[in-house]
Amino acid sequence: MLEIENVSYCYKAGRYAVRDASLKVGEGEFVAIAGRNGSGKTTLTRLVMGLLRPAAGKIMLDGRETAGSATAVIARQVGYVFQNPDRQIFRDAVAEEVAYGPEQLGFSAGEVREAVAAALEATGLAALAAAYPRTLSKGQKQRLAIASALALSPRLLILDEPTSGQDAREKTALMELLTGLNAKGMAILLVTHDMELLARYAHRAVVMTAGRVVFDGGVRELFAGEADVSAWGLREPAAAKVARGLKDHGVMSGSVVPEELCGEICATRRRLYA
Ligand SMILES: Nc1ncnc2c1ncn2[C@@H]1O[C@H](COP(=O)(O)OP(=O)(O)OP(=O)(O)O)[C@@H](O)[C@H]1O
Repeated sequence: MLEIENVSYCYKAGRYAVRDASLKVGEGEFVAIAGRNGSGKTTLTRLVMGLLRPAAGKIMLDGRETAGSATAVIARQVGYVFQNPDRQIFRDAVAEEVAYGPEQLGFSAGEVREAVAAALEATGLAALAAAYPRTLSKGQKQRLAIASALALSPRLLILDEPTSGQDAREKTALMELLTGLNAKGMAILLVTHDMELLARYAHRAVVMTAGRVVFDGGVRELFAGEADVSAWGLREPAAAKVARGLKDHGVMSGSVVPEELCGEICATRRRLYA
């Protein structure tokens, strides 16, 4: 549904923040974008949302170029959650905040009520509908930003570093929420520095370096040992290290996805000691 074709963007003349980048996200995919600081991840997502305009190349949603589309129109297809949720929260109650988008797009009062109720339900915020957003935890604010996006029923949700500054419990809850949305058919494009989350939840990984897409493929391929991930500023996830250690010792060739690796180790153990 999203196609980015040879897109470039410079904030300052001659200095590329995104350079000839191409990327596709299909219906219902869960894709993570990684890369060191300043590699162009946020710029690329802002280009998709129409917050910036490409200097070259094109961006298409469902085969239609987005150049010239208002950001409000793009927001009906693509939800966007900023790195810092405080930047997108400005009303005095959680439900009012979620209602903002549908109101701006001219939904009827009944449609706004329905959209808000469904979005709060989906994000587990129904009990906080009347709460003052500034009193929420970082994780709850992040959920509020997601609820605001969901109220417009997008088919793709882009999140820029949504788990930064959150504890392990909040991170897991957020990722479970995204996994649930993805299971219902929503495509997810997640910008993250967290390789544990990437290995565990994403189906595909895209790596950017100096504005360019240097890897686009499966999470297993990314950490299979062929690519020099440290040169791209990525830390190998724990499961990948364990899988490589097992392979080096000739025991087995394991998955880099923690749950799968556990299953494989148990199966190998059963086979060896049967
Ligand atoms: N508003 C801006 N004005 C000028 N240069 C900018 C601006 N925003 C980003 N840049 C530059 O564009 C390049 C890409 O930045 P971008 O924020 O897209 O990278 P990123 O991969 O998202 O980084 P991070 O992981 O730190 O969020 C960097 O060199 C950055 O300094």
